[in-house]
Amino acid sequence: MGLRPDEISALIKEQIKHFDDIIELKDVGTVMTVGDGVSLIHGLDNAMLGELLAFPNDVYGMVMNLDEDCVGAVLLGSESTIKEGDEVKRTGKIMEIPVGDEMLGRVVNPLGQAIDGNGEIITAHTRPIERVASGVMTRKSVDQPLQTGITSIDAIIPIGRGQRELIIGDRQTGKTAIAIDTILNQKDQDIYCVYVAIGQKNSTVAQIVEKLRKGGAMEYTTVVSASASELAPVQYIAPYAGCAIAEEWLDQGKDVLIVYDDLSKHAVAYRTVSLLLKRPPGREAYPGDVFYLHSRLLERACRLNEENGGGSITALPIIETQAGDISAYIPTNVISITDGQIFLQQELFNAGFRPAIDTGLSVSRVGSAAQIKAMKQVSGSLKLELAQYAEMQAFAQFGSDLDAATKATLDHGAKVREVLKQAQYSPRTVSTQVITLFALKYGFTKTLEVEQVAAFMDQLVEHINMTQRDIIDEINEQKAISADLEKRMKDVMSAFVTQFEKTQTKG
Ligand SMILES: Nc1ncnc2c1ncn2[C@@H]1O[C@H](COP(=O)(O)OP(=O)(O)OP(=O)(O)O)[C@@H](O)[C@H]1O
Repeated sequence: MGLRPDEISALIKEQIKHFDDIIELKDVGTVMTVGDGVSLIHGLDNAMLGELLAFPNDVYGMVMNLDEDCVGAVLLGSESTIKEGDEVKRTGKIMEIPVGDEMLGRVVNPLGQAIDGNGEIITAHTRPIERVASGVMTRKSVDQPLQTGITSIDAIIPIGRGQRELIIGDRQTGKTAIAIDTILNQKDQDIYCVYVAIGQKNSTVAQIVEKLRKGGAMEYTTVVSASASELAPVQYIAPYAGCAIAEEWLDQGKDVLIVYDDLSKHAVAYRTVSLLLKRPPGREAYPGDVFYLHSRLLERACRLNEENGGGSITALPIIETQAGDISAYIPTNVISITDGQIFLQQELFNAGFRPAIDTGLSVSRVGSAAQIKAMKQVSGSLKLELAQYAEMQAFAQFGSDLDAATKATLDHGAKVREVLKQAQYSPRTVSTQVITLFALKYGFTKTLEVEQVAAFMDQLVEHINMTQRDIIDEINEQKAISADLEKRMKDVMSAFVTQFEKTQTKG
């Protein structure tokens, strides 16, 4: 960093002049350079990493580099009013964001300011955006399901409260759709949600907020948005700010779901900031600590034990891949940090299999610990059946003469896939999922054509809802299928199959 001699002598003269009040001097610095959202400041010897600095005209900056002779800070506001020689004051605080129930239903920027036009948000508390994740002794294992309302996830890749499950896939494969459906499905579940949009178009965020509002989900949701037009440092702090909002509820013993959409753009924002701060670039020009960037964020998701309030933060980070390459730098990093991933495939999406979840590559390391017993009873063999189907389908393309067993496996596999197809914004209740998977497991779809399966399942669920409420109540209350319930369900279903077939032949 080349300093001009006259500048140095001016600074030294200034220091000598104020020799007596040297302590105060250390809390006020001078802007040496400013540009590209980054400023180098001389004279802030006591500045802390992550500390908020006050620039003139109400612009704030955050300390990111502590060098020998200067401090590097990123600006969280417009740099156009800041010039060389300006005074910069330490605030002694690290960046904080307002938190509390007042944030529900609101759309805010990563600084906690409302951007939904519904007035200022006044909260009783604020929280630092960075916090050390809860320790080992305060945690408990994940054993309570977080229902997404999407059958393929709840049945095959179940998510538990306190888990970190990555949603990964190419662009336009339905990643956001899964996250939004999950938020919509938390209605009346006593779960608060935080949706963090990083580097997205403002119009996309507006559409999502509208969907959430229409679905009644904004009542328990806060949206934190750092759009594509925001400065890189603002995008960089967005997920930490969202997490701080969630942690306030966590400490009150509540269950919270947080979606980071998406962390690829977050990594890019961090890369921009790091390169501007002249940190050495590493692989793909990301700085060396890019792994720590996401691990310290996702580690804040947890399930606390009873002594610590028993709350949880479930995190659904989203990562966008290029041409399905999950072995790229950022995707592998985040895969290694999370407790499983939901992998979305472009081919499946284009073939009309939506949500386009590749059940072979998707896993949940918490697994069936996060499922109710009834779901375990009906979904145990699904993953295997789908794998067998995929394998046999590949073979069946070559031969026309198939034996009966292969034909049956193929037919069943096709029907399983049919049941797992689900439109956007139509989350299914647990009882609906259990009933449909029960019908599949016990072969009530055997006599039907694949094309009839979707209609059959819809009508079956409606029929049970209208005439056999006790079955639904029992699934919801007992959360298991007893021998007696199994018999009753089989009776109802076999009667319904006959009735369904009759209406079909008539039609
Ligand atoms: N289950 C579904 N059924 C039908 N359409 C769907 C389904 N899921 C997503 N879509 C549609 O697919 C498109 C892409 O979805 P979405 O925006 O969620 O994908 P994305 O992967 O998050 O995209 P981006 O790369 O822009 O972030 C949208 O138009 C959405 O309506």
